[in-house]
Amino acid sequence: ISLASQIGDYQFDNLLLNAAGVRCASTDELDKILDSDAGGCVTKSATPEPRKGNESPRMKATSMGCINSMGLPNHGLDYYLKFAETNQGKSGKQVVLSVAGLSIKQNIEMLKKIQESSFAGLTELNLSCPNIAGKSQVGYDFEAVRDVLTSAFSFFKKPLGLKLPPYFDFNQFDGIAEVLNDFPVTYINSINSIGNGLVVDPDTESVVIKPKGGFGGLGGDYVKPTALANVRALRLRLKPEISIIGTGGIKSGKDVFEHVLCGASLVQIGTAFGFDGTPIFERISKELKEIMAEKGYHTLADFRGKLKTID
Ligand SMILES: O=C(O)c1[nH]c(=O)[nH]c(=O)c1Cl
Repeated sequence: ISLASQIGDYQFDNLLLNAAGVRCASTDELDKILDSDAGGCVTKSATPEPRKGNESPRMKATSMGCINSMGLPNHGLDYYLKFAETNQGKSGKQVVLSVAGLSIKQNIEMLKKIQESSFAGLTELNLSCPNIAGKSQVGYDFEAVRDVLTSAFSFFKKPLGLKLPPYFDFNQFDGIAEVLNDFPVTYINSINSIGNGLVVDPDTESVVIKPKGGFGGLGGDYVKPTALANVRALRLRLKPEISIIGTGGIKSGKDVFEHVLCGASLVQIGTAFGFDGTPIFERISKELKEIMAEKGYHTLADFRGKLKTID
């Protein structure tokens, strides 16, 4: 039984990755992921310069997942670019370099630096951070997405993936797919956290995080049905050359199986990886192989995208 999967020219011996932002801001954390059963690692979304991020408390775990308003704390692009150049492809592991500029200009500036660098792996352009005060997720502005992709592909010749926010309406699925199908995007990653949720503590009668009056991105059990819907809807709409990474609500082999059934080629684990740490990659790999064995599947391609509907 194989958990191997391919995105563009990149072979992953295991389809499991961490989600950008979770236990991946330092090289020590990134090394731990590479030393685990994960097929590779994803760096914390980088901005051009180091950032402290939002004030704490800025993340809270709950019985159903978590809420966060980290505000893009990171060591800056150079730090992650150096790690990525050094570690990409080592012992068959892929390093995905995530970038999240605070403007189209910053995104282009970072992509130019990556294009000129010796990094030969996958770049993930994050168009979906919900936690910068005064800024909406770029992924909700289809013309802005078209603009940034038009500029990017005028010079960026390395493989590019996009981290998208969750969409909630068929017109939105159609709208974003229409834009994406016009560009040589290597993959899309759905979903980022469900933005601007609110967790209330009835005992203290208060919100639980400080930034933005307590509003923050939701992850974990809260988001799985939305994540599966986005993976499925975009698989049905995007040209086959664009692969899909499924992210959202994964904490077991069963959850991974469901994402692959909806069309995912790789999956990323955020909230649950935050709780469990790197042992989660071994546990989930084992659980998924057990499910595949029970069903008589040998590879992910045996069931990828084969979700049945009720006719
Ligand atoms: O607040 C964050 O750092 C953050 N938090 C998220 O839930 N998704 C993102 O893409 C980012 Cl960039």
